[in-house]
Amino acid sequence: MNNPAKLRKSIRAHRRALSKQQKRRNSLAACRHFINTLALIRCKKIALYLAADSELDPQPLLKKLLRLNKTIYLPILRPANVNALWFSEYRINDPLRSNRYGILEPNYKLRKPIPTWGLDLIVMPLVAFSNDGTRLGMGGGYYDRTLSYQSTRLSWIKPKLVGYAHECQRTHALPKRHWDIPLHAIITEQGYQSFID
Ligand SMILES: Nc1nc2c(c(=O)[nH]1)N(C=O)[C@@H](CNc1ccc(C(=O)N[C@@H](CCC(=O)O)C(=O)O)cc1)CN2
Ligand SMILES: Nc1ncnc2c1ncn2[C@@H]1O[C@H](COP(=O)(O)OP(=O)(O)OP(=O)(O)O)[C@@H](O)[C@H]1O
Repeated sequence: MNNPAKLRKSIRAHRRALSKQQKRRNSLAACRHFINTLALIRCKKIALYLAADSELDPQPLLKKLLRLNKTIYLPILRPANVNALWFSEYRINDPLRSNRYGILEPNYKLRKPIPTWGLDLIVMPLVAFSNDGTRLGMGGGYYDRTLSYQSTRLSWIKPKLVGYAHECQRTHALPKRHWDIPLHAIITEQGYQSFID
C-alpha cells in the first residue's frame, strides 16, 4: 500500500482490534525485551511516551526504568505551532496536562526541556514500521522535525532511536520520504531487531 493516509488508517484499526489482554501481554513482553537486550548501562536519559490510540504501552517500562534510576523524559508539543517536540523530565506524581490530541504531557515551565541531543535514547511511538527501519507516525511530522539534525543513521549518533510497537504494525515496505529519520532498532512483543550494521 503506497498511500500513507490509507496505511495509517488500516494499521491503526488493526492495533485497535487487539484485545485488552493481548495489548497488556504485548506491553509486558516488549518491556522484558527492552530490559534484556539494550545496553542500558550506557543509557541514563531516556525519552518514552504515554500511549494513545492502542499504541504499545510503555507504562510497565517506565516503572521499571525509574526503579533502575534512569531519568525519564516525555514529549511536549512545542508552543507556537512549529510542529516539533521538546522533551521534559517526568517524575512520579508530577502534574501533567493534556495537549491538543488529549495526550498528557509535562509542564515545560516546571521541568525545563532538555536539548534533544542530550538524550541517550528515544523510545518512539509509531503507526507502522518496515524491515529497513523506516517509520510512519501519526502524520504530524513532529519527531521527524525534532530529529532532522540526525539525517544519517550513524551508529554513534545521539540519541539512539528505538521504535516501540505491536508486531501487527510491521509492514513489508514503506515509501521513504526525504524527511524520514530512520530507526536504529525496533522492539515489539516478539523481540529486538537492530537496523544498524
Ligand atoms: N503517545 C504519543 N504521544 C505523542 C505522539 C504519538 O504519536 N504518540 N506524537 C508523535 O508525533 C506527538 C503527538 N502527535 C500526534 C499527532 C496526531 C494525533 C492524532 O490523533 N491525530 C488525529 C487527528 C486529530 C486532529 O487533527 O485534531 C488522527 O489522526 O485521528 C495524535 C498525536 C507527541 N506525542
Ligand atoms: N524536517 C522537516 N521539515 C519540514 N517539514 C517536515 C519535516 N519532517 C516532516 N515534515 C512534514 O510533516 C508532515 C508529516 O510528516 P510525516 O507524515 O512523515 O509524519 P509522521 O512521521 O507520520 O509523524 P510523527 O513524527 O509526528 O509521528 C509532512 O507533510 C512533511 O512534509
